[in-house]
Amino acid sequence: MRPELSEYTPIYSGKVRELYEVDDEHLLLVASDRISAYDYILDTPIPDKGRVLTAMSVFFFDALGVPNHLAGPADDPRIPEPVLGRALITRRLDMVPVECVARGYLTGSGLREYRANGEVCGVPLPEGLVDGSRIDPPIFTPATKAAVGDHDENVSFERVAADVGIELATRLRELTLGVYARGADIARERGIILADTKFEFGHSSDGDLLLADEVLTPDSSRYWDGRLYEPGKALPSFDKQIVRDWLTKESGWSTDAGTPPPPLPDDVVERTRARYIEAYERISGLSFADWPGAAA
Ligand SMILES: C[C@H](c1ccccc1)n1cc(-c2ncnc(N)c2C#N)cn1
Repeated sequence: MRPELSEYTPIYSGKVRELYEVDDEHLLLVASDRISAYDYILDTPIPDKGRVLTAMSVFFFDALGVPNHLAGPADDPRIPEPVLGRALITRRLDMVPVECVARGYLTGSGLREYRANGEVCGVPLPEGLVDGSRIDPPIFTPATKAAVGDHDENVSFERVAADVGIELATRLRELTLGVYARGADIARERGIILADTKFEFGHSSDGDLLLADEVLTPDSSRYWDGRLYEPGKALPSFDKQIVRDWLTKESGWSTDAGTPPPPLPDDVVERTRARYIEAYERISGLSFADWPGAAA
């Protein structure tokens, strides 16, 4: 008999995820079916998005072989029925207050910084780069965690070292770049580009530094279709472009409307659901049909 979710104490509610306390040593990390676009949480959920992204995290935690915060399997008996398949039992860590970002391609906030001063997080880059240019070797571009609703602030390695010490900052950079490289290799072998990603780390009660949070999901990373890749062309997000295109090209809404986006039509929802499942099945080589929990 699985426990009720109400037996656990909610301790954090994010845009698309929640965190609960299971006991002194364990947390329940829950991924919802909510989707965000243009800094809005859309009214329309994407069925099974939470389960797919949870499955991707578990695949990568297993594939990467890096010590991490997972404390049980996807069907752990401590996971309540309503969130089975989109929730994980984790060890409670002392989180390091740094968003550990790795970039193998120049876009987003990194591109804006580069265009302003030729570098990203204090790392100088070659001249002449454009949106989507490869950054080789990939770079560590940390950020400070923003308050809910704000954007994280890109900071330099030196700032991280000042905040957490040079030894831990160096370890965070090594781990971030190493895990990104491994994840990017796995994705590339399946025709998918992992342009950038964000990791979070924390210390266990034994003092071990562990990989935490979600790992290499489309919510914590930019995934592009390798078949469409061309530097200099605005690169569609593998998972969110269907929603973005419908919102900005068909719905009548616009990003400067000052109003929340409209609900999504069924076909956009279903095509987006299919994209998440396609990303998981292509990258993992596994069938989503075998993943725990009830199909939404
Ligand atoms: C922002 C992020 C979050 C993730 C998922 C849902 C809501 C928030 N978060 C993760 C922790 C955290 N704290 C202690 N131990 C841990 N193992 C973790 C993790 N992961 C704190 N915040």
